[in-house]
Amino acid sequence: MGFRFFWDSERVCVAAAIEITGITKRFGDFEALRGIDLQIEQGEFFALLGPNGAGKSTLISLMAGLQQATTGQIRIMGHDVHTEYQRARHALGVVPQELVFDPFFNVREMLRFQAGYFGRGPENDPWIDEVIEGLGLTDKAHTNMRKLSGGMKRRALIAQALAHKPPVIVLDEPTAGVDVELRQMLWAFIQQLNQQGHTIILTTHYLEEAEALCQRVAMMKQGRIVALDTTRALLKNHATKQLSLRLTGALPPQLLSLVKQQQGDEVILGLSELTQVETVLRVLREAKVEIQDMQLQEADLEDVFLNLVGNQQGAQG
Ligand SMILES: Nc1ncnc2c1ncn2[C@@H]1O[C@H](COP(=O)(O)OP(=O)(O)OP(=O)(O)O)[C@@H](O)[C@H]1O
Repeated sequence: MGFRFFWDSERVCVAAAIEITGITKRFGDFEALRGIDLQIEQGEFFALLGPNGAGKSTLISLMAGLQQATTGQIRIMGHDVHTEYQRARHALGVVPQELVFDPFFNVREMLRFQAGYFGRGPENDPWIDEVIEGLGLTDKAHTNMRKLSGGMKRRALIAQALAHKPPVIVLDEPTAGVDVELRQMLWAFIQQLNQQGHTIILTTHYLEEAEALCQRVAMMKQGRIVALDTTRALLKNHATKQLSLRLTGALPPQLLSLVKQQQGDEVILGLSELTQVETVLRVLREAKVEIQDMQLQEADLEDVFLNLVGNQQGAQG
C-alpha cells in the first residue's frame, strides 16, 4: 500500500507517516503555529486535539501543501510537501471540515474522477466499490451530488478523500453535526482501514471519540503542542479521579488540599491515584467522621484536556 522504506548500510528504516519539524506559521503579525515538532508512525490512529483556534486546521492545510509554512518542514511518507509535492499529496487523503463539492457528477463518477486526478485508473474501481459500501453510499452511487441530503454529502466527501487509496488519512472533525448512524458507520470503516495499515489522523471536539479510537494524542493550545503521549499515559498522568463523599461531620484538614468542589454536605475530592482512596478512608476513620455516601468516578480524556488546555479555550495571542 505504498509504504516507503529507506535503506542504509545497517538497517531498513520505515519512513514516518508524518514528520513535522520546527513548523511555524505566521499570518501577518499573528503566529498561528509556534514551533511544532511531531512524528506520527505508519499504522497509528492518532488524535490531534485542541480548542477552537489552537492551530489544528492550519497544521492540516500545511500537511496537504495548501499553505506554505513560515519555517520548518513536513514530510508525508518520507516526501517533502514542497519539494516533492505530488508524491506527498498522493500519500495523503484529507477529509475537510466544510462541504465543498462538484454538482455535475454522480457519486461514483465523482470518486472515479478524484482517483483519476491522483493517477489511478480502472484498477482502482474495486477500492471505490469498497469505499462506497463502507460508507453506506451503495444506494446513492448513481445519484447526482447536488441531490444528496446533507448527511449523504458528508459521506460522499469522506469517500472523495479516500478515493485514491491514500496510506495516510486525515479527518478534520468528520463527525461535527452528523447523526449517530453515520458516526458509527464511519468509525467502523475507518477502524477497518487502520487495521489494514492506513495511518489515521483525527481532529475532533468529541473527546470520547478520541479516547475510544486513538492510541496516541497530541493536545494543541495557541499554536503549540502542550501534551503528546499515548491515550493511556495521558489518562494515567493527567486525569484526576473524582471521589464524591457525603459525610456526617466536617472534612478533616489533612484532606482540604484534595477538595475540587463542595456543595452542601457533598464534597468532591480529586485523586491522581486510586491508592489515595485508602488514605482518605483512613483519615476519615481516625477523625471519626462517618461516610453516608461515596462514589468514585473514573477520569476521562475530557478531564485531561481541561487540565492541560484549561479555561483559556479559544484564547489568542
Ligand atoms: N488565513 C488566515 N489569516 C489569518 N489568521 C488565520 C488564518 N487562518 C487561520 N488563522 C488564525 O490562526 C489560528 C488557528 O486557526 P485554525 O483554524 O488552525 O484553528 P483550529 O485549531 O483548527 O480551530 P477550530 O477547532 O475552530 O477549527 C486562529 O486564531 C485563526 O484565526
